[in-house]
Amino acid sequence: MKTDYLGFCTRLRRDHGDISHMKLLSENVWDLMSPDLVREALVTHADHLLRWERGIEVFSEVFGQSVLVTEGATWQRQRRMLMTAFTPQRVNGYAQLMTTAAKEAFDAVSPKGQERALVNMDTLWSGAAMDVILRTLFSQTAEPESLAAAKATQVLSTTGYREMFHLFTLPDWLPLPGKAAKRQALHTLRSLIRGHIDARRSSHVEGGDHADLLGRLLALRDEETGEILSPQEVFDQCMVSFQAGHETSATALLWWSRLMAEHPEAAKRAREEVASVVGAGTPGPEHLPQLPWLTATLKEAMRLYPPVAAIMARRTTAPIELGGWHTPKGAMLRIAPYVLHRDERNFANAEAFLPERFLEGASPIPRGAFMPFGAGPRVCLGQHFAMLEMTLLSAMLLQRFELHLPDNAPRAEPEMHVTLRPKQSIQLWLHRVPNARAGQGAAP
Ligand code: HEM
Repeated sequence: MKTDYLGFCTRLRRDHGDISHMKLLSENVWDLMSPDLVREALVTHADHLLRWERGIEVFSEVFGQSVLVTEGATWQRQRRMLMTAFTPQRVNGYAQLMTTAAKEAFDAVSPKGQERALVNMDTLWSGAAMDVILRTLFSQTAEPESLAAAKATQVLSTTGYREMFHLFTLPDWLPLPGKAAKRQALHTLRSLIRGHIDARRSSHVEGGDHADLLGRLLALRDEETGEILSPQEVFDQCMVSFQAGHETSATALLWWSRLMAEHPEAAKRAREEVASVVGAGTPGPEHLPQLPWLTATLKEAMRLYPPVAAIMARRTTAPIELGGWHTPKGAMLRIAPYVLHRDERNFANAEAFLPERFLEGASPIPRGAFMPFGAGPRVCLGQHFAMLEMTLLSAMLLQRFELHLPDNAPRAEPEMHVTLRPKQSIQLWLHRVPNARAGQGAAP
């Protein structure tokens, strides 16, 4: 099951239908495979669910007591406070930081005068997404440690996924395979985040003086109680924004770029759309509503390869009815967006890359069938951030480059980590778009 979890879930739906029950040791597990059942659980019965505690144990090692991990009154307070930093309006204010990061990343792809370069897209996107999150969190550019931080993120994604299948986490000090790498990865990320917060606190311009996310976090006041976030909470929320905020977007953009290289017609249409709306200038939030095809290609990439593909698991705190089935208190519910996204009943020709299904006027998508950002009260806090970032970065890449698969490129096979990554790294030829002013640094 662990080695091919997605295959396991897909077979489960095929052989046992939309809801299935199994006993795993002492666990009472229910797998929910239809949009209605998933919404019934995550939306209707949200008050009777907690996040699955094993997932939380694994996540809390990295994310501390942040909004991703907490429950009950603490979660409500953190979510209420943080939402004000992630409204569409607030997020739009980060657009320029995002495009500056992207411009630097893309300018470094191929030396001036060189018409094409073979690029490791994993490195390009994780570097760019990390730079975006460092600028939006701390107003800092990618730094010497950023390569180490990108590696640390991937180590934690791999070990985190592995540990979820264990009954408990063995202490990290044990001399076991992978433990030293995990210790080092945690140390790298914590030092990076701690360094930025300490620097801000000692700069005597805490809080609202900075337009970045850390400035917002330090300035947040609970409207109901007037409380601020504690220093530990600020640290934990920075860790979660940093980790959840760059690995997921980088993974989505990685799959998107591979699909664009496989589907040159779709890429051409997206490039033409960007050219007609943005010209050679820098895209901004005001352009997003005018880029429906580009947006559709991004959504279609997240449909086929949702970064959070499975193991969205919950524990019931009371007996609940799901699709007429009685699930007892203490049951474990499992949801796999990957399976919903590839179900022919939800998406005709589900295995094919067809961005037009997300255009206005296309046949309606069943409610809840497309859920890359989750659903219910614990829906992704960063979804506006992610959509803005991905649209701006993808538009800027298309302004500058055509994407081509190398001859004999291996098939892109998904592999579960905490996010859904390709088994083998994705290399693409990036060819400079002829006369692309944006690509030659002339854009603002
Ligand atoms: C393509 C990019 C992204 C995807 C696909 C994604 C996906 C998700 C999903 C599926 C969940 C819900 C998990 C569950 O219900 O168990 C989630 C939660 C969350 N995401 Fe994202 N995310 C993305 C980007 C971001 C960004 C950019 C940030 C912040 C800067 C962020 C911050 C969070 C936080 C804080 C939560 C926890 C919310 C809560 O429990 O109240 N995410 N994300």
